[in-house]
Amino acid sequence: ACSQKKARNAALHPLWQSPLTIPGGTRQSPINIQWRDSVYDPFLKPLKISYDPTTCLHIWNNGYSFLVEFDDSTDRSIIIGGPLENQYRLKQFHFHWGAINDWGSEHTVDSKFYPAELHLVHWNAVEYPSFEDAVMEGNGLAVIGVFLKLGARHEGLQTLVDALPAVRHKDTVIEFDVFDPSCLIPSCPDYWTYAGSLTTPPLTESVTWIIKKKPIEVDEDQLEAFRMLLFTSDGEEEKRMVDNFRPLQPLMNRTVRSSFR
Ligand SMILES: Cc1ccn(O)c(=O)c1
Ligand SMILES: [Zn+2]
Repeated sequence: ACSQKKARNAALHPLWQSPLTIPGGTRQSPINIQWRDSVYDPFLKPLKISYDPTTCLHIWNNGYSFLVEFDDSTDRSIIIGGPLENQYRLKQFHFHWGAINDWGSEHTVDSKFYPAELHLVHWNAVEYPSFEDAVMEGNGLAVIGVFLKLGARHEGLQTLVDALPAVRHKDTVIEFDVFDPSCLIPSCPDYWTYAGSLTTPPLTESVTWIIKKKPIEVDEDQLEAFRMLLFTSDGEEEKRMVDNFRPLQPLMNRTVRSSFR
């Protein structure tokens, strides 16, 4: 069995070879969201999102996903309200996806995977001097998760998809200087929220997750565009960037709250 685990482990992207869990972790992500076990919290506020499209900087293939990064030196792109005590600044967004449409998301709903999941990463610039500091604090980060499902072509996403061939290899960057990521967030206000962690190293337990109930629709060509990216650098043997999601983690002593009945 242990040799099987070693073999399975070797098949994982280097990022996910052991240790898959961190010792002593009590609030790890992602998790399965069991709809019927989530608890409606009438005190949860609506989430307020205000992004300035000109804070968009570039797209970067970091060898695990592609990040769209923002100028986070001021409070021009922020979220506030929802489960949050204060406002959080947008730093970057990225996606997780599968090799095929049957899986790819990090979170699941009633054990159902979506083909992909968007993460908009924000940090608490009210209490901490930098993103790197906030990553180490229990209330340091707030990540909005949006599920992607197969359906109609998403026009807002297409401008991003058109730029992906330029960042096919790890450590390539392309300027991307006007984009409003709120076009990727469903207008339905409903969300679940729980206390969790980063899903890539350092896996720190610093994330207030805000998972939108409604998915956005993208079409097959747009998902295929994600799958033609590479984990590998130019000149290395090509490895397609697919299945870049972390396995589900135990809920342990946590309750998922919903903003809706
Ligand atoms: C900060 C960070 C890093 C990786 N991932 O997947 C996240 O969702 C957030
Ligand atoms: Zn993520």
